[in-house]
Amino acid sequence: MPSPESPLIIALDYPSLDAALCMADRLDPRRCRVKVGKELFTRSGPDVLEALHGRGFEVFLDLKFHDIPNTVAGAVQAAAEQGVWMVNVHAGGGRRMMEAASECLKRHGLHTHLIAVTVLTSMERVDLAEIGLDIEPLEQVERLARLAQQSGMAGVVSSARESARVRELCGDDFLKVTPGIRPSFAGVGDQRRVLTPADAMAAGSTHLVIGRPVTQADDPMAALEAIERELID
Ligand SMILES: O=c1ccn([C@@H]2O[C@H](COP(=O)(O)O)[C@@H](O)[C@H]2O)c(=O)[nH]1
Repeated sequence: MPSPESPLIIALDYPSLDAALCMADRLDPRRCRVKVGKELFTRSGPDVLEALHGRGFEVFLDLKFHDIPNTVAGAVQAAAEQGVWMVNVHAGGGRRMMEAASECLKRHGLHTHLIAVTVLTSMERVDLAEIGLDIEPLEQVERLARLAQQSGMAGVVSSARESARVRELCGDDFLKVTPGIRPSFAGVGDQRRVLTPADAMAAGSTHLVIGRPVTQADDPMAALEAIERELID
């Protein structure tokens, strides 16, 4: 199956394999990718990857590895050997951790996209201050995006509000994977740095991660189609 041209990645944040596959069976792997995160993977393990690959989906395994370099390199290798399209680490784990993960993939000839999380989209300035960073999220995203690129990452996770600046700093080819996407019809919930799908693309995001606005909608397919229409208009 060819890679979808769509930038959409649907977050399958469900508490069971059955619930996740029920949603996946309503999606079209030619029109979007899917994301498996901590809740689903902790419950279902690698079976979910096999099931989604069997249905033709490219999968972003969003486990945000953050540990010592040797441990993260091994985890990233394990993910890539299971055929995932994308996997991520926390840029906060530092240069040596990211380099170890990137070099491990290269050494084993694995071509999974390896990206790094900068500042979670649920965080704003006040949250950073509480962990000792008295700066705007944008400043920390800039710092970590530069470090991630120097350390061999193919891109970063940030909010779409920072995509234009990340593009200026790191170039067009550097992936800008942005959760915190909120179409006008969806509630913000626990997210803080949000943007609409169209504004995110205009800002330079390369991929849009969308969960609850689709998965918790009364009619998920209608919500997805509304987002697709917004991106075409
Ligand atoms: O900074 C980040 C990193 C990851 N996420 C993940 O993306 C989805 C967003 O889901 P919504 O329901 O659209 O809010 C979710 O799986 C998060 O774990 C993020 O939101 N922010």
